Amino acid sequence: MANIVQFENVGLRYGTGEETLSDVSFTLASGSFYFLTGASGAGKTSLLKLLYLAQRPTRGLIRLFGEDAVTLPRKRLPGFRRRIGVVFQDFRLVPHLSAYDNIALPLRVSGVSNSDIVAPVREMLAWVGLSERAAAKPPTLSGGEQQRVAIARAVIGRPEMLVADEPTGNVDPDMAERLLHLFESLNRLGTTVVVATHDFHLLGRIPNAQMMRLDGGKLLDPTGALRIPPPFAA
Ligand SMILES: Nc1ncnc2c1ncn2[C@@H]1O[C@H](COP(=O)(O)OP(=O)(O)OP(=O)(O)O)[C@@H](O)[C@H]1O
Repeated sequence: MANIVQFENVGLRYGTGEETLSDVSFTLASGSFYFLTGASGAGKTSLLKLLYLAQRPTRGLIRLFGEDAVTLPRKRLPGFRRRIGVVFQDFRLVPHLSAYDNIALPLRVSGVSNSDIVAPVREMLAWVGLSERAAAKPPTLSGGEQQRVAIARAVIGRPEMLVADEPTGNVDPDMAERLLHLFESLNRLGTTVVVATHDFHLLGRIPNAQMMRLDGGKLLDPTGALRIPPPFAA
C-alpha cells in the first residue's frame, strides 16, 4: 500500500520556546485508519496542523501525496488542502448559515453550481442523520449535531485523507460510537483517516486501526519506547 504521508525528523517550535514536536518520523499508508493519542499538551493538534498544512515545520521533511509539502509553493496550498477533510476540535461552523449551507460550503468554494450541490448535500445530511435539521443554524443544534455537520462538511468533497481533532470530545458515549462508525464507513471506501483522541474507549473499536502515541512532543512506538527515526528514504 502506498504511503500518503511521510514525516522524517520533523520538529515544530512556536516562537523561541522549546520544541513542541521533536524528531517526529512516521508514514501513513493510504487507506488505513490511525488513532493519535497522548496527554493534553503532548502535541496532537500541532501534529494535525502539520498534516493539513495549516502550519509548516521548523525542521524536517514532510511528504504529502508524494510531494514535498514543506517547500510547496503557496499558490498550490488550496489544491492540496482540498484533498484533506478536517474536523476541527471546535467545529468552526459558520453560525449564520444553516446546516445545509455549512455542508455545501466546500462545494461552493470549488465552484460547483447550486443545482449540482443539492443531491450531495442531501446525501451527506442523510448519512449523518440530520435530514430533518437541514435548515437549522449551528447555535440551535446540540453539540453532537454540530459535530455531525462538521463531519459532513469535511467529507463532502470526497477527501483522500480525513483528519479529526477530538471528534468525540463533546458528545455522549452513544454518539461517540455513531461518529466513529461514520469514520469507519468512510475508511472502508478508501479514505485514510487520522483521529486524535483522549478517549481510550474508542481505541479498541476499530479492529484494524493503528495507534500513534505522542508524549511531550515525541512519537512513541506501540510498546511505549521512543520511535527510532527510519533512515531517510528519497
Ligand atoms: N499557536 C501556538 N503558539 C504557541 N504555543 C502553542 C501554540 N499551539 C500550541 N502551543 C503549545 O504547544 C503544546 C502542544 O499543544 P497542542 O495543542 O498541540 O497539544 P494537544 O496534545 O493537542 O493538547 P490537547 O489534547 O489539550 O488539545 C502546548 O504546550 C501548547 O501550549
